[in-house]
Amino acid sequence: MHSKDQISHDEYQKTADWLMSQTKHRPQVAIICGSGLGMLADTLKCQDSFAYSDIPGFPQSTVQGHAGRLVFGELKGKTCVCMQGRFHMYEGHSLLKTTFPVRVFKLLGVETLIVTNAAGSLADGLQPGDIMIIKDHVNFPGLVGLNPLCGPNDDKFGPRFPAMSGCYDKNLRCQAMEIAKQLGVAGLMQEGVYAMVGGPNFETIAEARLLHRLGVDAVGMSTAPEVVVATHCGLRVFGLSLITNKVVKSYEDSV
Ligand SMILES: O=P(O)(O)O[C@H]1O[C@H](CO)[C@@H](O)[C@H]1O
Ligand code: HPA
Repeated sequence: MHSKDQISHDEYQKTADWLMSQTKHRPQVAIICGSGLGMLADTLKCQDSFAYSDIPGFPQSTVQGHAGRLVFGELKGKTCVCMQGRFHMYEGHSLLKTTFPVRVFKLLGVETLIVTNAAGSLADGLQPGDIMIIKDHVNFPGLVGLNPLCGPNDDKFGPRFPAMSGCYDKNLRCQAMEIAKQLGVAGLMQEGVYAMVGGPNFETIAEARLLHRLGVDAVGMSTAPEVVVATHCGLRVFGLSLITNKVVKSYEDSV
């Protein structure tokens, strides 16, 4: 990592202070809306919203389906902040920029991060339209050193060597499944393992087969860096993948 890519604690704090000066909301929960899932933010009550381009220090979204707005408001009695649009490594952002909002959320007093994404299914039981509760992830970029925690550690956020073994909170996963049963939608939901690949191209058939053999249930190009940074700074994490497509695993099925 180049030193020019480093972000000081003061820079995160300045963004958090600016936001707190612009809104009275003090969120307990932050939600990152994945591709095509930004309409969740529109359901917040008593909204204050900010274009990313107006927020000091914030990166800019460049991907279709990611509006580029931070929305504060009330959702079912909880004060929330929603990212309508996230940042991806393949857009050319450094991983620290990609995860910049997560540390800002921590400084705003957020305790729980909900990550959502659009993902391709590798598991036979996961169909387009199903929702996967993320049980764990394989951070492929992270495994080869493309990790937002590379570089000097900021001890004010967390330790040098954070554990990731329980990064998707078990209680929240169980609660989600219970609520899905009560709502009669448990048939659309199951737990699984998400893998992040760098993108922006979709997988070759050989890559899809490799992921499947490794035990990956759904694949996408986001989420893992956000979860790593959130876990490092002590946020509780819950994650959902909306399955948008089946990944082609067979040469017979390819076009
Ligand atoms: O992960 P989100 O942001 O939902 O987006 C997913 O959808 C895009 C591909 O269609 C990729 O960016 C992939 O990561
Ligand atoms: N592969 C990678 N990322 C994705 C996919 C996929 O099939 N679908 C949505 N995001």
